[in-house]
Amino acid sequence: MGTVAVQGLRKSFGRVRALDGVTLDVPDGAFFVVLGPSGAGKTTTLRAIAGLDKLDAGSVHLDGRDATADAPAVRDLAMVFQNYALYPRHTAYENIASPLRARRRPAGEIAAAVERMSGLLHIERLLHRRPAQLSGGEMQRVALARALVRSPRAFLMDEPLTNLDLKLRVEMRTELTRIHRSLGATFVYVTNDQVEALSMADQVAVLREGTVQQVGTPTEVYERPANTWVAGFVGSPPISLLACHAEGDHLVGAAGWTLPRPRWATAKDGQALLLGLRAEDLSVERRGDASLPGELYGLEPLGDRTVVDVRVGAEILKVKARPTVTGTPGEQVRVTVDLGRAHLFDAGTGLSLSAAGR
Ligand SMILES: Nc1ncnc2c1ncn2[C@@H]1O[C@H](COP(=O)(O)OP(=O)(O)OP(=O)(O)O)[C@@H](O)[C@H]1O
Repeated sequence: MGTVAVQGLRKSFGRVRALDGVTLDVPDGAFFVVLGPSGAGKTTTLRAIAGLDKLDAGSVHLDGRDATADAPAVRDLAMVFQNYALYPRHTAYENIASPLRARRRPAGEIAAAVERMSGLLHIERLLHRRPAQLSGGEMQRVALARALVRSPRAFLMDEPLTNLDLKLRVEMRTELTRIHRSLGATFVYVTNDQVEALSMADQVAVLREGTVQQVGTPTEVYERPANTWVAGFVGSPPISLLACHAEGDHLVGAAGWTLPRPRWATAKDGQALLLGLRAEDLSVERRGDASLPGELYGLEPLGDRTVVDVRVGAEILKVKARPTVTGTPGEQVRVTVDLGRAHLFDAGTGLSLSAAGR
């Protein structure tokens, strides 16, 4: 078993409120990602679960038992940090074996555990080498194997892939997902990288300024963001938000445009709204009835696609287009909108008006 539940966590450092009532439920065996920008309180949340800091308020339950007052050592959790130095004089094998040796596990058990973990991380051939004979990425794999070789109640991981180059990070995302599946262990994984969160998590908790904005599957968080902040934080390029209001059968933009009002748009006539449009749900090629007039503002070629910026009144729409798209800034264009996939928010509260009904 490895359930982790925290309730109403509060923690201030002097005048900084790092956690302002964080409640999370991590099911046994989940790959649970806590996603948020720098300073959101992610590390503080992990440290609270591990029992490393005294809390101002709140509780931590492990496997259903109140562990709030337990010392870190008896919580049976393994913390994996972004910087984990290897012992330079020891071989990779000895490094990986060290946590089990420290616990005086039998030699046969240690050998089997090292073999299994090095197989999962594809480092069998490196076991006799010392850290100085390994590349950075290989060292990181050995370090990860050393962290994962134990079988604690749950693994708490604080941005463990941050120091890797992009290619290796992408590879390790796949590896970690595979390792998680094969270990069947509970992972609580902290990151500020939304791609990491969306690609690896079963469940994502989005954290901002010490408060949980939304918890859901990656699809739920991306497709049905609870508010404008989550909508803007998750997704690249960021979602475009256009000021508008509903008027009978139409949405009317502050910039003067009109679009047919989608069936799910339950807003009151005149209510100040923000229409959220993701770049992939827009097109500069004419395809449908719903479209917005604009002016081409800029092109950002990204290899496999080009992001086209279109100015609509005072607002910029980001449109994902084919890499072959061409255009000249200042050119008049129309942006076709897939309204079935659009999002609507209350402009005052920022809360979604469409998330529940979709
Ligand atoms: N020991 C400390 N003393 C003072 N302030 C702290 C301490 N630890 C954290 N904070 C503050 O608490 C807030 C939350 O910090 P935390 O490290 O949990 O954020 P984070 O989401 O993990 O950020 P990052 O992604 O940058 O690691 C920040 O404003 C931070 O400056």
